[in-house]
Parts: sequence; structure tokens; C-alpha cells
Amino acid sequence: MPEPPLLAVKDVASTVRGHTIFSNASFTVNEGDIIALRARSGAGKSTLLKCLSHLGLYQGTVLFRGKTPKAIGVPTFRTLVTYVPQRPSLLPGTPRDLVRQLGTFRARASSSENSELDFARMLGVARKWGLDDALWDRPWNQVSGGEAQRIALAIGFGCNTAEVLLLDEPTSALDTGSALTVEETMVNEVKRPGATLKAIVWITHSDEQAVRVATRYLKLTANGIQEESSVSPSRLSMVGNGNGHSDLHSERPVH
Ligand SMILES: Nc1ncnc2c1ncn2[C@@H]1O[C@H](COP(=O)(O)OP(=O)(O)OP(=O)(O)O)[C@@H](O)[C@H]1O
Repeated sequence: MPEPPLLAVKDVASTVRGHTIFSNASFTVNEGDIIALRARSGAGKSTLLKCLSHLGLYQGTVLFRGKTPKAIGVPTFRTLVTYVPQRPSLLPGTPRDLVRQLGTFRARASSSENSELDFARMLGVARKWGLDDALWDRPWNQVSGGEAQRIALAIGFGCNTAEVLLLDEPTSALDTGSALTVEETMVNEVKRPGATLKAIVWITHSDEQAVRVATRYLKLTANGIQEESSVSPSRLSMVGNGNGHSDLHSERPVH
């Protein structure tokens, strides 16, 4: 029997207040994948990532290593398949409050784990990304958008429980230099032998970022997911001049 994929997504659909945002979303995530997830604004990328980490209601199936969230236990599932939000500034309390809350989930997942060790790792990566320690005790709505994004990512990364990280436009508020530093950390961790983190699904509106980080490209439409082979070079030169979204070529449905 072949090993089941890290994540198997089958016929996932999301309906909000009677309106179907997307349906028939099917794809797999395998070890080593960094998947750029792309679509027009409002197509449902964030909604899909929340479904994948069992944070939103959905129809269809999401399996981690062949098991349902219910079979694994939802709190544990979320530590394995972890969503990092697009707008952490909307969270209540401070970053340290969130770390405490996640420590509770982690304790539920495994009583032998020590959440203090996680915090040291979070601090380490946040410092590497240029963040002041004082930010951890400031309310989310009093740190800048770029700082909040990096802290949220440092938390998701630093927990070191996720085998799949679901990143929702993680560098959209960062300057290019800061974004490159974050990208380097994330990509190197997926490549590092023995790392807990095995794959990333990464929402980005930047063609250039997609090319820098991704090993695969998926496009979400109302009718499902299409795998695309690359970002068109001609569109890349356009976004280099500040233009927005790209058409990708060689589209094919994912089965
Ligand atoms: N709680 C909600 N109630 C009603 N509609 C919602 C809710 N959450 C999302 N939507 C709607 O669902 C659609 C998909 O939203 P979503 O945030 O997933 O899109 P997105 O592709 O991530 O967008 P963007 O690229 O702009 O961040 C949008 O039309 C949005 O307005």
C-alpha cells in the first residue's frame, strides 16, 4: 500500500449564507510541496485554507495522512495543519495571549510537550526577522500590519507542530527585503531534513513571490482547483512594473 499523501482534499465546497463560494476543490499536498494558491480577490482562497485546517464549515473530505480531523481529534489536527491568518490585527488580546491559547491546544494534543520551548523558538525567529521583543505584549491592534504578520507567522512557525502550514498572504504588508527574509526562512525549513514542517500552501497575489517560493501552482475557481505549470514570463515582466494579477499558462484540472 502506498503512503497516503500529507493532505488529501476531495470535492471540498464552501457555502456562506446560501451562496456557494467554490465547489469541487480537489488536490493533494505532498512532502516538499510549497504550493502557491492563487485566484482573483474574493474567490475564496482564505475560506479554502480555513476549511483545510477545519476552522470553517465545508462539504467534502480533508484527510491528513489518510485520516479525518475527527479521527485525529480537531485540536490535534489544527496543530498539524495550521492556518496563519491574513489579518492578525483583528485578533483579541496580545501575541503572547495567543501563544498561551495555542499552548492549551498543544497540551490537549500531547501532555508531554512543553509550550515554553515553543516560545523560545518563536522569539528566535521573530528576532531574526527584526521584531522587538516588546511587541509580544502589545495588543494586536497596536502593532503595525507588517509586524503583526511576522509575529503571527513566527507563532505558526515557532510552534513547530505543523507538518502543513497554510499561509494567507503572509508578506502582503512587508517591504521587499523583509518579505525575502521571511520567504528564505520558510523555504529553507521545508527543505531541511528532519524538519517537522513538510509542506506549505501559500496564498499570494505576487507572481514574483510565487516563482521565488513555489514548487507548484494551484488556481482556485468557483468550480474547483486547477494545477498550473508555471507563471507566464511575459506577465512576470508586467508585474515587475507594478501590475497586478497574472494569467498562468498550461492549466489542467487536478485529480
Ligand atoms: N463570514 C462570512 N460571511 C459572509 N461572506 C463571507 C464570509 N467570509 C467570507 N465571505 C465571502 O466569501 C468570499 C470569499 O472570501 P475569501 O476571503 O475567502 O476570498 P479570498 O480569495 O481570500 O479574497 P482576497 O484575495 O481578497 O483576500 C468573499 O466574497 C467574501 O466576501
